[in-house]
Formats: sequence, C-alpha cells, structure tokens
Amino acid sequence: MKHDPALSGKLIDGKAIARRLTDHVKAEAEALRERTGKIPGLAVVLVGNDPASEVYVKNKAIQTHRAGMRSFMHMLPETTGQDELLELIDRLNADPQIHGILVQLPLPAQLDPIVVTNAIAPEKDVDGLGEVNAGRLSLGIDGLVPCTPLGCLMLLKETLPDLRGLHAVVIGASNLVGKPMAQLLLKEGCTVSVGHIDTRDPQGLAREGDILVVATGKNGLVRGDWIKPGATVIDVGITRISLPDGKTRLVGDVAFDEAAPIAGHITPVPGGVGPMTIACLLHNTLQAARTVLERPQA
Ligand SMILES: Nc1nc2c(c(=O)[nH]1)N[C@@H](CN(C=O)c1ccc(C(=O)N[C@@H](CCC(=O)O)C(=O)O)cc1)CN2
Ligand SMILES: [Mg+2]
Repeated sequence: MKHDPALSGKLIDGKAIARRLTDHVKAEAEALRERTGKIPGLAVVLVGNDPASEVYVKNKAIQTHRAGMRSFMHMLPETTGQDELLELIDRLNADPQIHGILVQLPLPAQLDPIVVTNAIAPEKDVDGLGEVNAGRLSLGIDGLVPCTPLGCLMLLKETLPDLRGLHAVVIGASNLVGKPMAQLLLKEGCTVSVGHIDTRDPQGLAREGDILVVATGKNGLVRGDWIKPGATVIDVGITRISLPDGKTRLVGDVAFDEAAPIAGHITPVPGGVGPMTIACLLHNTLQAARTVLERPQA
C-alpha cells in the first residue's frame, strides 16, 4: 500500500525490522550449529484449509528455511479429531529434531484450542500459549512469549527506548494478543489498561493511551478521534476487504488515514505487525533450541 510521503517519518516499518531480526536469528542459528552440530527445527501443524492460514503457514516454512532452520509441515484434513491431533503432538514432543511446535489458529470447531496448545511440551511451545509459558509471563519469569505481542513490543522499543511510566492502552483481551501484550507492557513499567468487548467507553479509554495497541479483529474500529495526539499506535488487525472494482485490500483495526496525522508513530497494515509475528516465531524457535541444546549437563 502507498502512503503519503509526509507520513514517512511516522511509519514504523515492521517489514524492515522483521528482516533485521530474521538476519540476526540466521546468524545465531548458524553459530549454534557450529557449537553443537545441530540445526533448530520447527514443526507447524495446520488443520483444515482456511485460505489465510494456508498463506501464513507457507510463509512460516519459507522464512524458517531462510533463517537456516529446518521446517516440518503437517497439513491435516478439516475433519481431524482431537485424539488424532494430540497423537501427532505427542510424536512431535518426542522428536529430538524438533525444537519448536506450533498449531495454527483458528482450529475447526471440533478441536479445543486450549487442550491442543497445552499438549505441546512447554520447552517446545514457541507460540507461548500453553499454561506454563503464559504463567511464566504473568509472573515475570523468562519463558517463550507469544509471537505477535513480542513483535509489537519490539516495534514499540524502536520508537520509545524507555516505556517506564507511559500509559499503555490495549484494546482487545485475547489469549493470543491482548492478555500477553498487557503482561509484557506491565513488565516494561507501563501503566496498563485493557479494553474489551464490554468496555463502556473504549474511545475515551483509547484516548488516554501514550501507547495504543489494537487487536480486535474489527477493521477500522479505531477512528482518528480515538487517538491521543502524539501517541504510538500499534495496529494488530489484518482483514482482507473487497473493493468495488473487485480487487481486495488488507486493512487494520485502525482507520489509518484518520489516525496517522494525529499519532506520533503508527504501524501500517500490511507491513507492520504481521511480518514481526513470523520473525518472532523464528526468534522463539532459536531460543527453544538453545535452551535444550545448551542445557548444562547434570
Ligand atoms: N498459532 C498461531 N496462530 C495464529 C497466530 C499466531 O501467532 N500463532 N497469528 C495469526 C496469524 N499469523 C501467524 O500465524 C500471521 C498473520 C499475519 C502475518 C503477516 O505477515 N501479514 C502480512 C500480510 C500478509 C498477507 O499478505 O496476507 C502483513 O501484515 O504485512 C503473519 C502471520 C493468527 N493465527
Ligand atoms: Mg475453521
């Protein structure tokens, strides 16, 4: 998407920052291979044929190879039962070539995402969604952190070197983004507010944010008058909309054209948070591999 050149100083370039992180992961994976003779491996499981998920898992495999790591793809039919999926996860948990396991979300209705993500061994849970890693994050203990909020934090740190004392408002309270995002921001010393579906005045809450992170899945929800002047705005939403000419376009949860002139810094969609999600997955896979391969022997 083309943006007004006057806004270029405000844009947080997720694509460039993700490329830098991926290059760093690649160099570190190579160094790990030299030290241990082992290559980090990531298994991605997709159940069903949701077209957006198919694109995401394909991109994950391409980026995994690009970072010098091994990719193992498991594409299962839409009708897969929970026991069958849990059996596959057990096999991946036991496979020493695999250091990270990710089950692409959303899952078909017959599968319980909480049970499925909890079946992944905590040291291979590169999505950070299981109860062990989620618990570690809420206690402020090191662990594997969910990729999208980790990417959002990295983007924030590019523009705001010290987050202490800032009021961060997170709109959306999902397990995948909103809740872990709030925990990460708390850990950074922000004063954190979380808005959700039942929040009475989300606009008033959003306007208090020096930092505003929006992850609702409702495209264009956040209008220009929701933004505190000068705020740093991170838009996690990605929705593909149809245009009158029959083409399609990706848009975020923030009405970009209204918000960008008011914000101090803002992420675009596409090219903001999305690329960071995959780069952070590679970062987490490297972290998971290092933890296992370089664990001090008793
Ligand atoms: N198990 C998980 N499932 C899902 C996650 C997740 O972190 N773990 N996140 C999302 C989807 N997602 C990764 O899985 C993801 C979304 C978007 C992008 C991305 O690069 N977006 C690009 C645009 C891509 C396009 O053209 O469609 C961008 O924003 O620039 C990467 C990963 C839900 N499921
Ligand atoms: Mg489905």
